[in-house]
Amino acid sequence: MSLGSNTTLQLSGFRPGIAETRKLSRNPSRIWSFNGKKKHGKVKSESFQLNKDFLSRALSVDKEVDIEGINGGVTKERHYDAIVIGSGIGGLVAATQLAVKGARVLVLEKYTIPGGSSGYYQRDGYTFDVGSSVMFGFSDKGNLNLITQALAAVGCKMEVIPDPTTVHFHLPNNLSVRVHREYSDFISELTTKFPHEKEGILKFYGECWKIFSALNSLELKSLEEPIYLFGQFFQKPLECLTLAYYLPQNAGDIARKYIKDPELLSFIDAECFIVSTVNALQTPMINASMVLCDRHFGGINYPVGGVGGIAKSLASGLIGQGSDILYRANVTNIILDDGKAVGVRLSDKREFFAKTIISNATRWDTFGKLLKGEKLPKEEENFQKVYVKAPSFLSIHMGVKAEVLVPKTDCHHFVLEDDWARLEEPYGSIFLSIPTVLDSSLAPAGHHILHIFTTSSIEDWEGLSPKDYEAKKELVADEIISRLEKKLFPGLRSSISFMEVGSPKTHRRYLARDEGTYGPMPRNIPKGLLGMPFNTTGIDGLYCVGDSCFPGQGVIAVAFSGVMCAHRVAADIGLEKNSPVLDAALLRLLGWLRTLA
Ligand SMILES: NC(=O)c1ccc[n+]([C@@H]2O[C@H](COP(=O)([O-])OP(=O)(O)OC[C@H]3O[C@@H](n4cnc5c(N)ncnc54)[C@H](O)[C@@H]3O)[C@@H](O)[C@H]2O)c1
Ligand SMILES: CC(C)=CCC/C(C)=C/C=C/C(C)=C/C=C/C(C)=C/C=C/C=C(C)/C=C/C=C(C)/C=C/C=C(\C)CCC=C(C)C
Repeated sequence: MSLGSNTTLQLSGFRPGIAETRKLSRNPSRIWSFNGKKKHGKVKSESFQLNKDFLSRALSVDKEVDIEGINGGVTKERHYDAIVIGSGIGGLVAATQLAVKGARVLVLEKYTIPGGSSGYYQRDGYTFDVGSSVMFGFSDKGNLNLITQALAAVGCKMEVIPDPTTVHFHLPNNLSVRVHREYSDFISELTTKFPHEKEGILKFYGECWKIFSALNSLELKSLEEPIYLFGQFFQKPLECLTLAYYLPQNAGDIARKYIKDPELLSFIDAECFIVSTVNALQTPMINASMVLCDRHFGGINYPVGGVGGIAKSLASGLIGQGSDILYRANVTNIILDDGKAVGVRLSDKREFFAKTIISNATRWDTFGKLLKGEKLPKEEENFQKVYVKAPSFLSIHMGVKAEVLVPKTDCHHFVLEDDWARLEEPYGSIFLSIPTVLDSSLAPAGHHILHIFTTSSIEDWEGLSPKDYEAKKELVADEIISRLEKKLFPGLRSSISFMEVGSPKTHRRYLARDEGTYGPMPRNIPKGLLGMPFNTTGIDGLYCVGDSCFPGQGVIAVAFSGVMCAHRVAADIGLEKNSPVLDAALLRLLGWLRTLA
């Protein structure tokens, strides 16, 4: 069995190849709502239920679109302002932000539902998050709540449940640290464990807050758009200079300025590893500050009904704005005309054309697969010199009897039992989310969901016969269950009522990510975020969005990449102010800065 195989979603009315226009259901939803959206010039005020029917609605395209062409397999030219390849959170945020600026967008998604790694699937009464389940940027405070803002832009708001503990660390030498929602509670717990380092702890996390406050004071848009960037420098010079100063720095170096205790430094490595899959010395300080502070500022909030609701809401909001999303649309080629990206071809040979093409596939997939045969642009060569594909994951989605958890069990755990040196090794550490601690509706009564994952590389899983592959999944899962039984949940094995194991091959297959990679990670010690490419590419008309763009992995990070991408594209197609002269100068400067990384 594997994650995502034979999906149990009942796609009522989902019949690719058959065009149908359905009436929107008028039942207001408890969780998702959508109000007063402009659809092709006419303002409609409507609330509709976002249920399984929305998938069929996604295919029931507007009259103005050539339905035959979209659903009937007829190849015809048509023009959108932008085509977005992939409906991960990065792609959906770029698409919706563009749509609300007045652009006509077409999202093409290979799978049957939106969300990519932030999607969901259902089995035996359980609703599982495919991947991400720790939601940063999902509060109602400040400027950095990008998930909340992305939803609000298309008239959606989700009910969320505050998580009192971001993560409970279970570390070598029985070091147990809970990251409480309240910053003072977290600091007091950490300083109780390391009293001799109280001053260093306050200084390190204090420096993170300085960066977070600078970030939180800015209006976030494309750092590749000079009118905005210079405007921010003019309005908030200190904050922008603070960010420019930290842009090339890493968290581990700053931690070492204040902290000497090797165990505490290892703890900070673990803090960084869970969000960057590398240690603190390789984690950009801006990214570390973002997550180490947002968890206390806005707090971690879990969406009622599961993470999949975010993508579903964005996809629906997109349609409400008069744009389109097409599922089971596997893009195999980006079409170039005289070196400019002008369209895409699908595996079923349909072609779509637009003024701009935005790829939410990873940069490795975009340049290695969708542009096969083209010479790799210099910028991409540089990117691949500085970054490699992070390993993938072995993931276990499990349903268990509720009694196996002690009362007040935290939602997220990170387990590294005996040896700090194993932190970054495959299968070395275990991530565990129990979203039913926050939202019991995700599992049948009397049960919990355990989503367990650990890093694993695709090489480990290649060349096996189907029988050996299944046996290996069972063996690795069995070992992880034994470790969790020993460390956290005695009796876990006998409490299991449902289990599915996904390997890196599963991630590659269902998320369409090269080698199932979790995202880019620096090959060596990076210069902070300096080497990370933004959204423009060496190919005219082609943009990238998602976790292989600045600022990297993470749902909130890809949401920011979507906001930046939409702004840059909108400027390029005349929906936002632009200055071609300043553009050329800034893009050259940024390109040069990246070569310093
Ligand atoms: N276990 C986890 O928690 C986990 C695992 C992986 C990634 N993540 C996180 O997920 C986020 C990634 O978000 P993202 O927006 O970059 O992308 P994504 O990988 O979530 O989504 C990309 C989408 O593009 C689609 N796609 C790719 N190639 C396509 C093609 N050729 N044609 C049509 N569709 C195609 C995929 O099916 C997928 O739906 C990051 O936050 C990352 O850190 C989390
Ligand atoms: C341009 C130049 C040169 C200069 C200029 C200066 C300036 C102005 C600058 C600015 C900058 C900015 C704005 C920046 C921004 C940034 C950001 C927003 C960032 C963000 C980030 C984020 C992140 C990284 C996130 C992440 C997260 C993650 C990854 C998560 C994950 C999670 C998980 C995995 C889970 C865990 C679990 C358990 C434990 C169970």
